[in-house]
Amino acid sequence: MRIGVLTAGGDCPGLNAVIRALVRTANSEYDSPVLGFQDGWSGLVHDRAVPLFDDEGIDRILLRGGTILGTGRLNPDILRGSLPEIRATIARHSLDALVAIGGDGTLKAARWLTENGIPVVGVPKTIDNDVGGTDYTFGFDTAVSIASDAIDRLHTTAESHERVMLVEVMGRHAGWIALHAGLASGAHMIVIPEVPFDIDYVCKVMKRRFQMGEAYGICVVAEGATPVEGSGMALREGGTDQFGHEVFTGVADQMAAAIAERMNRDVRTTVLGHIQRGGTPTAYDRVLATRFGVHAAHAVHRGDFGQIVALRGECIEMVPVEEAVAVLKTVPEDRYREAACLFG
Ligand SMILES: Nc1ncnc2c1ncn2[C@@H]1O[C@H](COP(=O)(O)OP(=O)(O)OP(=O)(O)O)[C@@H](O)[C@H]1O
Ligand SMILES: O=P(O)(O)OC[C@H]1O[C@](O)(CO)[C@@H](O)[C@@H]1O
Ligand SMILES: [Mg+2]
Repeated sequence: MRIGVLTAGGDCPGLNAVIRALVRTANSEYDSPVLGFQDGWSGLVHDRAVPLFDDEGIDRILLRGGTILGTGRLNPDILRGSLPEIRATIARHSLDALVAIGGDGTLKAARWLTENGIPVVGVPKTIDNDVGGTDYTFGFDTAVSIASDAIDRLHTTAESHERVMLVEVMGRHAGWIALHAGLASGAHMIVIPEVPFDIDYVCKVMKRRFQMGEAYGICVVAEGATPVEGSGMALREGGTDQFGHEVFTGVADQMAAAIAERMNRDVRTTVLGHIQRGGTPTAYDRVLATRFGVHAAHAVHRGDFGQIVALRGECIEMVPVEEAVAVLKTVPEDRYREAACLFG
């Protein structure tokens, strides 16, 4: 079989581990060549292809962050208007299958291609951990470990200066990184997009710490967090970007100003940003990504199209792409309530 592969959406640690495992398994187990497409879906539309071989170069990318293929976003309407070009690329290279590695957006594109008769196997990636059908996506563990390390370091400086520290982490619609990094690093408050925050309640939690004789407070905030309506705080409008995603205007900074005013205390903000997505994947992510790559190669040869490889408990299983994109996997209320027992 001739297999095409691409990575789309934001990059994340572990993408190269999937590519390596896919190429090695396809070449050694099935004698199937693999062709990579550069910079996400646009590489398929504009036919920017690179052959990938099971050589020393591929072997060494296991630890490398980012993606050797490059990634990117493309307006979904433009992508949907490019079906003839995609079909032409597939025909030109006589591809029998496509492996699409990406988040919920990429997998929606994979579902659309499936509906149009193109044989696709999906591999769920994203630091956001918001893809349905799989227990975890790779990239998430690395992002949580980077964010936790950073928050660990903030404890001492916050304490020395008796400050309130806000740490903004990624997570547009899902607060998984905030929840896990906050729990792992003993944050005193966690704010996620799923549960609109009341700024007065955040201040109350922080004030109570100082009243109890504590010297500082740390609050982890997901970038997509929003204030509860009628709470006396509104966020600046950012509109949407060319890819249809909401543009954020810095929720932690805006919260910091409101907290400083209400508490009359020093408040500082740290925005972790793309640091959470860079560098070497953790061992957990390397293993998960590698298993996904091996199983994607097997799935292609079994003809399991229109499905994604997914982690279910300890096993890698096939799940219909439809199920994976049906609902964004957000933090359930009870998981947030669990964390809230430790606020303050
Ligand atoms: N509904 C859709 N239909 C067709 N294509 C889509 C759709 N949604 C997204 N895509 C395509 O998939 C690309 C990647 O999607 P998106 O930017 O949402 O990232 P993602 O795959 O969810 O990864 P991440 O969230 O980790 O950045 C988009 O730029 C677009 O080209
Ligand atoms: O790299 P970009 O395009 O700025 O995207 C940032 C977004 O990508 C993610 O890292 C992954 O979806 C989000 O957490 C974040 O909002
Ligand atoms: Mg996404």
